[in-house]
Amino acid sequence: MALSVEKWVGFGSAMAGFGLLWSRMPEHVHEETRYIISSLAPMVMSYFNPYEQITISEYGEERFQRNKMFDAVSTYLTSTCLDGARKLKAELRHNSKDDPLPRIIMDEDQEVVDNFDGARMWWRLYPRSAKNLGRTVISYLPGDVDDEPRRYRLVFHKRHRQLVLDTYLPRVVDQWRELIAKNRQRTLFTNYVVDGKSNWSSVPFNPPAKFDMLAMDHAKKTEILNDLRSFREGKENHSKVGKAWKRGYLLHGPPGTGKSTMIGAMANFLDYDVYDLDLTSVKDNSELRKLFLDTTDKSIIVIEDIDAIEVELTTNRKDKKAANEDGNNGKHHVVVELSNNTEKSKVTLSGLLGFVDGLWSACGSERIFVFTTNHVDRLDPALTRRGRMDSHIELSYCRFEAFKMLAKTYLDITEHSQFDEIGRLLEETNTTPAEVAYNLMPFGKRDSEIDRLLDEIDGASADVANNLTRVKKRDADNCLAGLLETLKKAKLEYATPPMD
Ligand SMILES: Nc1ncnc2c1ncn2[C@@H]1O[C@H](COP(=O)(O)OP(=O)(O)OP(=O)(O)O)[C@@H](O)[C@H]1O
Ligand SMILES: [Mg+2]
Repeated sequence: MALSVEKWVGFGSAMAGFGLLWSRMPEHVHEETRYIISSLAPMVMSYFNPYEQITISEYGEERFQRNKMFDAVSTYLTSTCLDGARKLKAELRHNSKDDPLPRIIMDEDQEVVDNFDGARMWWRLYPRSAKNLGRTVISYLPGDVDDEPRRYRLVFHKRHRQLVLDTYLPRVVDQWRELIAKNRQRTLFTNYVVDGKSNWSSVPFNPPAKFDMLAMDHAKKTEILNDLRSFREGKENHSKVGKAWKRGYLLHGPPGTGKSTMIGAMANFLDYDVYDLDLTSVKDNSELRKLFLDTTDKSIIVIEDIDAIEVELTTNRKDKKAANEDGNNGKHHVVVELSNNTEKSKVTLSGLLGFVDGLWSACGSERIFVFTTNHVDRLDPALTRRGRMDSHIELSYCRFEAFKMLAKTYLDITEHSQFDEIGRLLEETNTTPAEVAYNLMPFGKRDSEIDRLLDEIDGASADVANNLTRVKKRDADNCLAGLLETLKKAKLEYATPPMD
């Protein structure tokens, strides 16, 4: 049967070709005859060919954005109609620990049949193919510029047209949505370049950080959590005031104060995916837009260490000034150097601003932008002004309150005889939470001892419990002694002026 569908579809194309040829018949065929025959061709074709088809391409008509219907069909076919398929592909997911079985999917050029409500549907996946050879096409697709993307073709009898449009395809989409909701895996995306084009690649993302582990001022933390909560529930508020549903956070502070950790905590709290954008791999503004359009709703788009990029920007502003003096109107303002150092990126500050709050940023919704920096004073005010970066969050050195949170997280203690002295030294030095956290990690010592104790658990469990408490206390004593040592050294360095 599959073969006969192929034949019918082929026959339809042949008839269409025939109609076209006929319409180009030489002059001596009467014009009226030509007209009648070419307009009859589709009717004849439809009379002989009882099948209709729908093509679902991997990318949308504009070739900017992925066609979600393609993903819906992939998921639907994988879960529903692989039984009759002979050519399959196997993939092992990244989180193969949780899901050790390979995922079996339909291979290209494979046809499968789905029976739905008494109707037969023939599906086939066509591979990417070359087309438009000989003319220049600007492509936003990965791969060759002249490629036609992969596509599914659905063939069905024409009497089932309404069933397909009203019931079958909506069901394919519903089933896809249900599966996505059930198997949702948070994802971390990062951009990479292949064949000179930027794309996102992804890995499953389960950041360990949670807000309650984050050592910082309690009131500030509560404020951030409330802000995120009201953003998540703010769909109506945003549309009421005509604002795109997005928010910008600027996280600033010295290295090791928890900026990246906070991004992980935000992703956990909101259950959003994270897009970690490496600007040094983006060729120009149009690639930046393309990357942006490929991001999904409910996501956090991160540009880390934006000051490192801004150093170039500052240089460029100087260049621009010098160029103005040279009379070339400062038109060249390249901001970042591509990581391969062979080519300059042409992403500009205005491109970046358009990405954050220009017209393009209004495409999609529920997106959070996070920029991090160690040097907030070096950033261009245009980038950081309120409205673009709605909230500026400073993460700073570890003081006593933050230390107590870390001691609770790492050592499970809320008090200790050393606390007072540690608190005093933390006020007198600028020690980062990362340094404190490092000192509070008992490392392998505790683990091996605990393993040994657990081996004994069958013998004398009450003793084991006591021993575990003892080990924990010993760890706390050791770790706090180590931290005191570090803080004392830091205080000495802090008090000693640097030598010339
Ligand atoms: N405020 C904090 N609360 C809890 N842990 C922290 C905090 N700050 C840092 N840490 C610990 O220190 C490590 C390094 O922190 P993180 O990478 O978040 O710092 P950062 O501010 O992003 O630094 P950089 O500016 O160098 O990127 C983290 O893995 C975490 O264990
Ligand atoms: Mg960081």
